[in-house]
Amino acid sequence: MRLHICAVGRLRSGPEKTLIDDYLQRFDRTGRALGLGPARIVEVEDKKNAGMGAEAQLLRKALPKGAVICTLDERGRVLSSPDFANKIAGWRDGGRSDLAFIIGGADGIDPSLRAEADFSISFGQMVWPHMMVRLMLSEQIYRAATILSGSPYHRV
Ligand SMILES: C[S@@+](CC[C@H](N)C(=O)[O-])C[C@H]1O[C@@H](n2cnc3c(N)ncnc32)[C@H](O)[C@@H]1O
Repeated sequence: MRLHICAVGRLRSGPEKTLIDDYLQRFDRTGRALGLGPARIVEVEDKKNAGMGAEAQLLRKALPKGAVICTLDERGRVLSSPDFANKIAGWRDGGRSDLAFIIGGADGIDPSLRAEADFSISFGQMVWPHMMVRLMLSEQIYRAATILSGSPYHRV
């Protein structure tokens, strides 16, 4: 199952980008034997600054057909890392070939797109900057692969 992190805005070089690339590379290596990956970042940019509705349209166009849609949203479900890993494994075992995570822009994700999602994950009630959410999600995706492969990276 391929993973797509679909985000509003461009993340240029910098420490967050270096870490994200590193976690996603590690995920690709660990996930291969598990039928997971590769993971890629898809960035959309609303150059006319027309708001959430326009961003939602760009995000919809970026989604692979038939993908599981999982939004990142502070109003979503808070999961443990093993629960997140099992959620991913469940979608894979259900025969889904693409999983798309959606991260919104400064105003969040348009309610119409939120309503189309299969699932919504929260990283807590605080609002995080979108680049931090990308970074935390990339790490959790890698952690999920290590949990599913039984590697000792995840310890509680
Ligand atoms: C700066 S936030 C926008 C917050 C916006 N006010 C809202 O109501 O959604 C940018 C994006 O980061 C993600 N995000 C921010 N905080 C989050 C959290 N606690 N859990 C999950 N995703 C979060 C969401 O995808 C959000 O659309």
